[in-house]
Amino acid sequence: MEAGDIQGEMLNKTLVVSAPGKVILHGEHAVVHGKAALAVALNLRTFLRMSPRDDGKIFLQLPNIGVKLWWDLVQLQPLLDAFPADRTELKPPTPEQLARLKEFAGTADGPGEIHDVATVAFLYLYLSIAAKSGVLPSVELLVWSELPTGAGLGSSAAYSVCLAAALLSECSVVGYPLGEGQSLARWTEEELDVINKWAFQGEQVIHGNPSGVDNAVGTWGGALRYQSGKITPLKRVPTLRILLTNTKVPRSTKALVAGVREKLLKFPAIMEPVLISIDAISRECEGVLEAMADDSSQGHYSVLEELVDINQHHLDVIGVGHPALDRVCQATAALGLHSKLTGAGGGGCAITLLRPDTPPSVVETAVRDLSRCGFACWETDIGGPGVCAHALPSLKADVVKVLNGI
Ligand SMILES: Nc1ncnc2c1ncn2[C@@H]1O[C@H](COP(=O)(O)OP(=O)(O)O)[C@@H](O)[C@H]1O
Ligand SMILES: C[C@@](O)(CCOP(=O)(O)O)CC(=O)O
Ligand SMILES: [Mg+2]
Repeated sequence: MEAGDIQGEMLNKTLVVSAPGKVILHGEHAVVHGKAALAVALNLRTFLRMSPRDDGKIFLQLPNIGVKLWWDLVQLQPLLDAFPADRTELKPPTPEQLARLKEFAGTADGPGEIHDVATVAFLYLYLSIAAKSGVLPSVELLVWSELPTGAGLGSSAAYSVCLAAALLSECSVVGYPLGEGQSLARWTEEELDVINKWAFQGEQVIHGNPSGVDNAVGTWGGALRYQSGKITPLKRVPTLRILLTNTKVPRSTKALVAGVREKLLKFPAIMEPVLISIDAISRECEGVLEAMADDSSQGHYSVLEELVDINQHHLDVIGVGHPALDRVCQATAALGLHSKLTGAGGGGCAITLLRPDTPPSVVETAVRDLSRCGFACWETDIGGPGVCAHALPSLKADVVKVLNGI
C-alpha cells in the first residue's frame, strides 16, 4: 500500500462521536433513592475522536482537564486479570479493580482528583470492553467538551457515553454506524441500550453511586422521565425557555450524593418525606408539561414556577444548596423569575424558567445582574439528540480544530 492509501485507510477508520449534556428539571438526588426525575438533553455536547494506531500504543488526550497520557498495550495486558472475560452481566466496579487502576495510573496517593477519576474511568471501560470482546485495540482518543466539567450539566455522563460508544464500536460489540457519504448517524435501539449500560459503568467509576439518569439522557437525548432504571421518553414537551447560570463554584457530585445519603441515614423520618415530595413535584411537572402541549395558557407557567420554588427549598433541606445558588434565586426573583439548582448542587449551575413572553429586556437585566455576581449566564436550547456518530468535516469548524489537535 502507498503512504497516501495508508493515510486514507486510517482516516476512514477514524470514529467521531458526540453526546449531549443534560438539565435536570426536577428530581436530582431523589432519583438516586428510587424516585422519579425529569431531564432534558442540552445543546452543549462532548466530542470524542478515536483513530486506530499500528504501534501497540494507546494515547489519551483530555484537553478540558489537561490530561495527555500514553501506554504500551503490553503494560495494560497484565491488568486484564482483574477483568474476567466471562461476565454475563455488567457488575459495578469493585474497590479492588479501582485500586489497581489508580495504582497503575500512578495516582493512588497523588493530587489531581479530576485527572485520576477521568483516567481511571477510561481505563476501566477500555479494559472491561477489551476483556469482554477479546480485542485490545491500539488507538488514540481525544475527548473534548463544550460543557463545563463538574457544574451539574452531566459532563461525566457525556464523557462516559462517548467512551462507551467509541470503544464498543472499535471492539465490534456494537456496529460502526456511519455509512459511506453520511455526515451523521445513530446506533440501533438495541445498540443504544448496550452503550447506555456501559456508560453507566463509567458513571459508577466517577460518581460512586449514580442513578443512571444522566447517561440515559446522554444516550437517548430528548426529554425523559427516569426512575429506577426505567426510561420513559416524554413525547409532548412544549418548547421551554431556560436561562442557565453557572455559579462557577466547584463541587463534586460524588461528595454531594454521599452527603445526602448520610442525612437520609441520620434522619430517615425527616428526609424520606422530602424525597417523596420531590417525587411528587416531578410527577406534577410532567402532568403540567403534557397539558401544555394542548393548551398554552399562562396558568400552566405559574404552576411550573411554584414547583421550581418548592423544589429549590427541598434541595436546601437535603443539604445541597449554596450561597451562590441563593444569590441566583434572589437576583432572578427580583425580576419576577423563578430558579432552582440543577444537577448535584453545592455550587455548579442553576436553571431559571422563562415564559414565552418574558421580555428580552428582563432577560438582559437578569444576565447583567448575574454576570456582575461573577456568574456565567446564557439562554439555552434543550431537547437535542443523544449519542451520534459524525463525519469529522461535517462538524462546526471550532470543534474540528480541537479534535484535530490544532
Ligand atoms: N471532557 C472531559 N474530559 C475529561 N474528564 C471529564 C470530561 N467531562 C467530565 N469529565 C469527568 O467528569 C468529572 C465531573 O463529573 P461530575 O462531578 O459528575 O460533574 P458533572 O457531571 O455535573 O459535570 C470530571 O471531574 C472528570 O473526571
Ligand atoms: C445528583 C444527581 O441526581 C445528578 C448529578 O448530576 P451532575 O453530575 O451534577 O451533572 C446524581 C445522579 O442522579 O446520579
Ligand atoms: Mg456527573
